[in-house]
This record gives sequence, structure tokens and C-alpha cells, in this order.
Amino acid sequence: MAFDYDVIVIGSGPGGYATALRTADFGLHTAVIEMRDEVGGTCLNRGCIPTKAYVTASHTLEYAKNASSWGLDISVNTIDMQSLKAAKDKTVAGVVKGLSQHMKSRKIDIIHGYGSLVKPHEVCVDDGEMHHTFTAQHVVLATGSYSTTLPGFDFFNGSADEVRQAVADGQAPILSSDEALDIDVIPENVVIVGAGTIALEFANIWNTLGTHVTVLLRKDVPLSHGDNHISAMMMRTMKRAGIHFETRSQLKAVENGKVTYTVHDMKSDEHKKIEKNVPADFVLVAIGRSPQTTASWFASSGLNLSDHGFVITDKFGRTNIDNVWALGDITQGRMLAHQAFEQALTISESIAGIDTKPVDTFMVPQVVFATVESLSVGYTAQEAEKNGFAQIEETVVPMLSNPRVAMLKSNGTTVIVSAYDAQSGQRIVIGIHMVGPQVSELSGTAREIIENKIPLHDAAGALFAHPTLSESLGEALLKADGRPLNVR
Ligand SMILES: Cc1cc2nc3c(=O)[nH]c(=O)nc-3n(C[C@H](O)[C@H](O)[C@H](O)COP(=O)(O)OP(=O)(O)OC[C@H]3O[C@@H](n4cnc5c(N)ncnc54)[C@H](O)[C@@H]3O)c2cc1C
Ligand SMILES: NC(=O)c1ccc[n+]([C@@H]2O[C@H](COP(=O)([O-])OP(=O)(O)OC[C@H]3O[C@@H](n4cnc5c(N)ncnc54)[C@H](O)[C@@H]3O)[C@@H](O)[C@H]2O)c1
Repeated sequence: MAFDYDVIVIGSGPGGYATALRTADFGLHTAVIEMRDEVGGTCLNRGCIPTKAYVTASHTLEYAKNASSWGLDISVNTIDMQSLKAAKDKTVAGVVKGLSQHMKSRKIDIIHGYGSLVKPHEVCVDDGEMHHTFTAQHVVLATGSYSTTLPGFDFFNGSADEVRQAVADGQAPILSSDEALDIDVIPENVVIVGAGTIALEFANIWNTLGTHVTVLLRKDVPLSHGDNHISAMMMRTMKRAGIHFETRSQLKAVENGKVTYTVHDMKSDEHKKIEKNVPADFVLVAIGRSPQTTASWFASSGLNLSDHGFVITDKFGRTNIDNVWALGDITQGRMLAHQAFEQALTISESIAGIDTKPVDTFMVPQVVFATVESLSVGYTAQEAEKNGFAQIEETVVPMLSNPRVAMLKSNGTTVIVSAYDAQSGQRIVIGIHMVGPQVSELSGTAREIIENKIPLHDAAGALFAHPTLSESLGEALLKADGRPLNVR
């Protein structure tokens, strides 16, 4: 049977565009269906890129604020939020334009409209006026995710102008990260519900701009699924910078610019709940994201979905329907762009008939970008124990002795988790967790060490140039191997 395309991808985010770029590169006739006006998905338009534009601006501001310690007379007179937002929007537009041109140069057809899988090999596209049917040998689903609603506190769900007006009117609207990115005034007070990546990144950005930020978290520390040392240090550093964390708290009401929440009083014997109030220009709810698989065609097409609505695939991205593949935020694993990139390479190589490697989503590096960054790859000591590793050792090394960390007036910690590997008869590194300046840049190195099961002794032989921030990882590996050099 002749098909219109070799490959049709639904969704143009990191999962979709990366798959299309690769299949087109293999000479396969490829189309991408995108329901929005612009390509790039959440990551380029409402996620990774705009938030990191703001993170870059906040780093610049911090450098300027610390300049006097180097004898530099630099003052920050005003922060023009409208210009800052315009610069963020320009950054996004540039990246989106670049992607669009790149896709066209690979001869990928970009079809705008709402795509649905009608049956295997058949996709319907609704462009608002007409329905079009296209056929393909392979269909790849990459429809992404949306912000999860906090029960009882629906998102404001307005246009940028309506959000601006609601904030100006003192309504304290409940915003998702999408809406929060459109704010073009520096808020005076913000309440953030959640203590994951989005909560911490936005808290850091606004705090740097001078906003009073209150973070309401359910547990005792943010990033509570991660390594304890890293979570605790991240919270300590952010508290020191002025962010207020309310642990074991719960949002209760938002009325007339006032946020009411309850806090578990751990000191009282009955663990009473204390009620507190703070003013807020708006509330950011960042309690996770849900897979964009709620449309009826996901179920009616016969796709196997998990209880939480994720498309079930094998480690090569195959769904239960022949020649239908899925990746990115709609699949189980981490909701991260670089996970989607790795899945895209595996899926496109599988489609092209190339021998490829399965994706181990557990080993995907996790990063938080703030004034100090956190990086986590592989097992924490607790996870290693639960997974039956033998002779687990956890080495915790502060970054105090790193001269570049000191020059930045910063601090940090590296945690190396190692265990005995019966197969090789050697101790291997199974987890690397770091908090400190620019540690995100070590994500690839950390992943390679762990994924390739490099013996600890060999990993500790990695030579990092001096003086660099990356030496912190080298020092920690040496210490874990019993050969500490510049640390005790
Ligand atoms: C605020 C924020 C910051 C983030 N920062 C980072 C970061 O720094 N690093 C990182 O790795 N990850 C980050 N992420 C996560 C990252 O954005 C996602 O993991 C990534 O975008 C997932 O890619 P995807 O292709 O699965 O989906 P998406 O990027 O969501 O793309 C899905 C696309 O499909 C389209 N679509 C959906 N349904 C249909 C349909 N039926 N027909 C046609 N088109 C459709 C959508 O319009 C969208 O364009 C961040 C997320 C947020 C919200
Ligand atoms: N730097 C990055 O790579 C980056 C940046 C931003 C977002 N992202 C991705 O986007 C996704 C969404 O981010 P996120 O921060 O919304 O989710 P998350 O999963 O990182 O964190 C969710 C947080 O909300 C809390 N929570 C859950 N339900 C709650 C409730 N009912 N009440 C109060 N708190 C509740 C959790 O305890 C957790 O602290 C993540 O999967 C993340 O990987 C990545």
C-alpha cells in the first residue's frame, strides 16, 4: 500500500521535532502536525527556553549586585520588567524561528491543525475549517503535557491581557507556569504552591527581581524525591537568599489579594494546624504536569494507557499498536526535553531499521536551574538500598575547597553513591547528586560514568582542568575512592 508519508509525527515539541529531524535525515518523507501557530512545543515556547532566559537575566543581576566585592562600582538602578519580558520573548522567537527553518531545510512538511490517530496508518487533521486525512507507514505521538490543577483552585485561564488586568485589580489569580511567563510587571508578593523544579526556578527568578516569595510545600524539603543532602542544601541556599518556605503547609483560600494556608505545627503534641495569611499579587500552582492524552481518540484508537494516562511503550518507544510510537511527556519516565531527545533518536533509528539502544528513563539527568543549580543522576542511597545493591557507600563532599566556587561567593555539595558490582567484581558509581554553581554542565559526564558502569577507581581518574568548577566532581570521586586530594 502506498502511504502519503513514511512518518507522521503529531506534536512539534522536543519529542516530535527531534524525531522528525532524524527521520528526515534518514531520507524518510516526514510530516509534523502541530495545532498551535508555532513549532517547538512547551519547551521552546513556554518551558525550558523562556525560563532559562529569565534565569540568565537573574544571574546577570546577581553578578552586578556582587560586583562591589571585586572593587567594581556597578549599580542596578531599575529593572524594567517590560523590557526583560520583551528580551525573553525575543529569545524564544529566535529559537522558534531557527527550529522552523531547520525543519524546512530538512524538507519536513509542517501541517498546522489538530491531529488525531483514526486508525493505524491514518491521521486526521482538523485545521479549524476542514478535516484532512493523511496516511503514513509510521505514526509517532508526541502531544506533550499540561499543568496539573490543584483541586478546588482552577487556573485563571485567561489571555495575557486578562491576567495582567486581574493582577492589577488585586484579584490574586491562580496561574500556571504558562500564564506566569506572560507577567510583565515585577510582582510585590507571590505565593507558589509546589516544591518541584518549576516552583524552585520561578521562586529564584522572582526573588532575584525583588519579589517576596512564599513557597508552600507539603513535605519538609523541596525536591523531596531526590537526595536528602541536595534538597536540604537547595532549601538552605534559597532561604538565605530571602525565599520563605512554609513546610507541611496547604493552600486553603485565595480572596481579595490574600492567601490563606494552613501549616502543620510539628511542635505541638496534637500536630495542630495553624492558619496563616500572606498578601499575593498572584499564586503560581506548580504541582506537576499531566500527559496530553485525555482526548477521546487516545482511548478509541486502542492505545494502552497507564492509570495516570501515560501511553505505555517499550524501551524503544513502541506502543501496543504496530507502527505507532510515542515519546516525551506522554510516556512514563521524566518529563524532560533531553529525555524526549534520547527517545527521539531511538524511535527514528528503529523506524529506519538501524540497530539502536533502548532508553533507560531512570538514568536521565535531572537539573534545577537557580542561583545554585542541582543535578541528579542515578540512584540515591535510599533508592539503592530499596533496589538491593550491595555494599552501598555514600560520600558527601562540600565544595568549600574549590577556588572557583569561592570566587563566586557560592557553595555546594557533591554526593557520590557507589556499590559493589558482582558482575565486574569492582565498586561502581551508581549515583551522582550535586548542588552548586553551574553543576548542570556536568550532567553528561555524570550520566556517562553511571550508565557505562565505569569502576569507581577509573572514574576517579578523570582529569578535570584546574581551576574549574567541574573539579568538584573530580575531588568527590577521588574521595569516594579513598584518595582525597584537596578535601579532607
Ligand atoms: C516552565 C517549564 C520549564 C521547563 N524547563 C525545562 C528545562 O529546563 N529542561 C528540560 O529538559 N525540560 C524542561 N521542561 C519540560 C519540557 O518542556 C518538556 O519535557 C518537553 O517540552 C516535552 O516535550 P514533548 O515533545 O513531549 O511535548 P511538548 O513540548 O509539550 O510538545 C507537544 C506539542 O504537541 C502539540 N499538540 C498536542 N496535541 C496535539 C494534537 N492533537 N495535534 C497537533 N498538535 C498537538 C502541542 O501544541 C505542543 O506543541 C520545562 C517545562 C515547563 C512547563
Ligand atoms: N530544569 C528542568 O529540567 C525543568 C524545569 C521546569 C520543569 N521541568 C519539568 O516539568 C515538569 C513539571 O514541573 P513541576 O515542578 O510542576 O513538577 P514536579 O513533579 O517537579 O514537582 C511537583 C511538586 O508539587 C508537589 N505537589 C504535588 N501535588 C501537590 C498538591 N496537591 N499540593 C501541594 N503540592 C503538591 C510535589 O510534592 C512536588 O514538590 C517536571 O516533570 C519537570 O521535570 C523541568
